[in-house]
Amino acid sequence: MTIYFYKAGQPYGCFSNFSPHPIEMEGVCWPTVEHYYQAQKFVGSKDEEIIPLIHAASTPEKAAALGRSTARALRTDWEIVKTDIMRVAVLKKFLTHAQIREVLLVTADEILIENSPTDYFWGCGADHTGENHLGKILMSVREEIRQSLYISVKSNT
Ligand SMILES: Nc1c(N[C@@H]2O[C@H](COP(=O)(O)O)[C@@H](O)[C@H]2O)[nH]c(=O)[nH]c1=O
Repeated sequence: MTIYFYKAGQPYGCFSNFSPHPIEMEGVCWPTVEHYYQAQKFVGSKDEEIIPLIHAASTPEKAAALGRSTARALRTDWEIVKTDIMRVAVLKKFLTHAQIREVLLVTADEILIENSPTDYFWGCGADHTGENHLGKILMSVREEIRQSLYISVKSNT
């Protein structure tokens, strides 16, 4: 059974980057993965001063709106680095929060799809032809955590 998720308040909402699960990255605590991801767009760009505003945004929606502002200059390597940045942040989220780690592990080998009606990169888009990179990251993070648990159980036996 394929598992679809999208909004944080809907089923499997903990898979959304908008879910209220803080992550600490290089000593800084970010309220959601979305806050962190949106801020990374501006690291090293001439519009870097927006980063504290994104960090302080009261909701992930506000953080995303700031990060999506077309008036600002994104870092030049953004398209190259964005998938790796997202994976590191999503992995951190599931390593930090045991309860949602369980939710992820219990999905076993089910396919996970971000059911975004608009996003054909991170999600599947309205017609389900999108690349679903967020779902792919979640499945790869699930596998990485599973492997590391297997290794730690084995080394204790
Ligand atoms: N979950 C979710 C969204 N999806 C998220 O939006 C992010 C992509 O942002 P960008 O690269 O700026 O287009 C990424 O984290 C993706 O998972 N978008 C929303 O407006 N609302 C939402 O509830």
